[in-house]
Amino acid sequence: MAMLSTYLTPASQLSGPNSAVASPPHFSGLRRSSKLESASLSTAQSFNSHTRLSSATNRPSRGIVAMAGSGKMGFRLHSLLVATGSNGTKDSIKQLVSDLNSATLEPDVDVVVGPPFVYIDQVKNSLSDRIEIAAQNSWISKGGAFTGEISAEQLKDIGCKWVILGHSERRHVIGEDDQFIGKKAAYALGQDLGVIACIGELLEEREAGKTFDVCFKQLKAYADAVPSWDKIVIAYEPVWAIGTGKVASPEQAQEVHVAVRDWLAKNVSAEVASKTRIIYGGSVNAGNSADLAKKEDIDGFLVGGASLKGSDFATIINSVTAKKVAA
Ligand SMILES: O=C[C@H](O)COP(=O)(O)O
Repeated sequence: MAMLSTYLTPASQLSGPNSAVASPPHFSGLRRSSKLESASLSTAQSFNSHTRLSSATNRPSRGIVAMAGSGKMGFRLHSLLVATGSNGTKDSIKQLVSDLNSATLEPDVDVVVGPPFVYIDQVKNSLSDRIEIAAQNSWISKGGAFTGEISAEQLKDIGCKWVILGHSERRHVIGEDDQFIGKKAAYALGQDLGVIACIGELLEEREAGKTFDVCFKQLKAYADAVPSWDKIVIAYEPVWAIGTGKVASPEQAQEVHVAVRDWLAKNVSAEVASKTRIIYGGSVNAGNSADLAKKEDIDGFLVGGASLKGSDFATIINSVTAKKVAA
């Protein structure tokens, strides 16, 4: 396999949520963050600085990946997503929509909001078309006698373009397992919804050195079920960071994102590894998003608490930068 993996940190060496990552030598060979204006770099420069994705990498082909003017280089456009959990009221959501409608948003960032089911219609009818709508869950198969569940068909009917699946609260509070989530993803994709496929380890799993094992197992369940990765965005959300204020350091997040991308390269394809957007979630806010966004493999964010304030959300959106990928 052409991908370099020697810089991967063994799972047993992954740092805990509170530990400082003083020197992350394993990242020294990676591309640095590149804004769109970096398109002026020559193709040769791109390949020289991009040691991990070598000539095996194919030109991204799906619609959400824009090609640079030269045609020699592509970009993974970034997603920034918000799931508000069970928060919100009609009035608070009205305010949030108003804030987002009046915010100036970077054009190269895909923005998606994930309101609770009962507010999707309100948001769809009042939010700018610039921002797409995600649901926070969907049923595993065609709708029918499944009281309380919402089908992918219904989500599509109401105007959703995306669904968030495998969120830690679905896994660890509701009890959904990897295979169930993988099947949900496959069904939603079959209904032409984009899937924000969440993965992430518990604190005890990180402390036991099992972060990679857990994430890879969750990834495999998606890979075993889905027919294509064209409409999948992976959201790495370490459970210990969700809603706790303990954000992963940029280095901690990056090392898992790199490992996920390498897993995709080895187990799916180099093309999927290159073009799939991997976003980070867990206590992202307006103060820490810029540093996280500088990391080469962090393609955006899944934001919870900080999305409830429109101005903070806009700041986070505008901190996200597109990353070059080799054509
Ligand atoms: O659903 C949202 C994500 O799980 C992250 O939540 P958070 O930003 O409040 O930690």
